[in-house]
Amino acid sequence: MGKSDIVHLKPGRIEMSEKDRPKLFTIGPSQKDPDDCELIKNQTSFPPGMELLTNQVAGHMNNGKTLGMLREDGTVLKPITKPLNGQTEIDFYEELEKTREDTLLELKEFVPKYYGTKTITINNKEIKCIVLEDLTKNFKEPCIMDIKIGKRTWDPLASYEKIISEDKKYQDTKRELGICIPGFLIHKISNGRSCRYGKEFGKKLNTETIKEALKTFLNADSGLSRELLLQLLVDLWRILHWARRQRNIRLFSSSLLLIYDAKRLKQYISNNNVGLSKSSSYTPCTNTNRSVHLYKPLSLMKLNDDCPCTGFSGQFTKEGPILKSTPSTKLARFATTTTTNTNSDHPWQKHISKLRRVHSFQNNYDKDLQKMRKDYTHMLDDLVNEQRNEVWTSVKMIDFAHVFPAEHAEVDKNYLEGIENLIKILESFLSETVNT
Ligand SMILES: Nc1ncnc2c1ncn2[C@@H]1O[C@H](COP(=O)(O)OP(=O)(O)OP(=O)(O)O)[C@@H](O)[C@H]1O
Ligand SMILES: O=P(O)(O)O[C@@H]1[C@H](O)[C@H](O)[C@@H](OP(=O)(O)O)[C@H](OP(=O)(O)O)[C@H]1O
Repeated sequence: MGKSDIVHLKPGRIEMSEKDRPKLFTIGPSQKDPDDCELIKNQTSFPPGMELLTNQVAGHMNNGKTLGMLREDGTVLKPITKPLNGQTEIDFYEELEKTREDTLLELKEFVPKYYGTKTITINNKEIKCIVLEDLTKNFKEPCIMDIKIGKRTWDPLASYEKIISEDKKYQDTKRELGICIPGFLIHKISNGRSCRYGKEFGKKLNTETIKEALKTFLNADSGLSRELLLQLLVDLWRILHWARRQRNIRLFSSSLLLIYDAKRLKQYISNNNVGLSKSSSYTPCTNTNRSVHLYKPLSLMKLNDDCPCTGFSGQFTKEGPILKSTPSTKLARFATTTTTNTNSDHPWQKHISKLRRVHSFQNNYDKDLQKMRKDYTHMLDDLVNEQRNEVWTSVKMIDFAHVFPAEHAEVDKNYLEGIENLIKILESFLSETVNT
């Protein structure tokens, strides 16, 4: 970074005055006009203990026009550069703090912890920031993907120009699937290098290549891991379950942040004796390209065949997600079989373990057990810290700068459709997973 420097930029666009904006929550004191907005360029000194969030994958970056996300002591600071959007996001988090409404209370689980706001001074300029839990803080080698949800990414107050510019972007994936990928970062297991994919990459994706991008994110060239997929899916199913019921809000241009630890995935793969791919180039896994390590998950794919929805039924018991019912006796067995080794406190752990073991009913369970017994490292890990061994992924909802009240207390179909399609793609990957 170069010398500290402030540049004056052309004003940000405001589509409507604050007083005209329909209020979802009480709007606080208005902020300064963006005409006055001075942003930071090449500044070298942040307040003590503060630094750029180097693993930021999307959104307004530190690029000379905007100040990117900052990191401080297990938190991230999101600078507010557009007062209206910033206030909407603050109001959203403040409302969650005090809500008693069931689905909003539930939503709190899916968003980063909120620590209020903080005004920092950079180059003599005061910048108000939203302070949130750093979702990446516990990951040694975080792989992070920002997935924006919804066909429509402009809010009800957007100007004509904003609507056109939003609709032009990420056209193929947004229109067909209601999702787009503005950025991701991976630590590649096959060659030990980190790779960043930005919005220009995301904008070129279509309904097929987005699947490859997701597999790239999942380090699929080292073996598409069922364990990893299931951990992500369980969180996504919970968010889907919420989105199917909530009738309070509409989320525009909001993202899901998917994170997993490449270090843990690597350990998981080596503990399960799955060799790494020799080639560093990515070969998409296809159904016709199965090796002996591959197996078909019991039912998810079948369940999805004639169904516009995902394999998830939308229902949870306190033990976990319920998949769609099926006459299959194999699934019936799966659904009633109990597993041991579920010491975790997580109420769903038992159920998730069942999902992990589904393949065993089709393959040879004893063989699997023998393999596990042989795997000393794996067992030792289990004994030392079962919980640590279980969860090395996170899925959270982020970016609430365009939250609006629900219309006629209806579900947010725009959001719902996007998340359902994402889940369907990830569920479809289960049929290509290696035995890890
Ligand atoms: N709580 C968090 N913990 C860790 N990283 C985060 C967190 N929130 C956001 N990020 C990182 O910052 C990026 C941008 O976040 P966010 O979408 O909130 O910003 P934005 O500037 O409003 O984005 P946009 O330009 O899409 O409106 C995310 O893609 C992610 O990499
Ligand atoms: O993916 P891209 O091409 O970076 O597009 C940006 C993205 O849609 C952001 O959500 C939006 O910020 P807002 O959510 O604040 O509207 C930003 O608007 P901006 O250019 O007006 O900042 C766009 O440029």
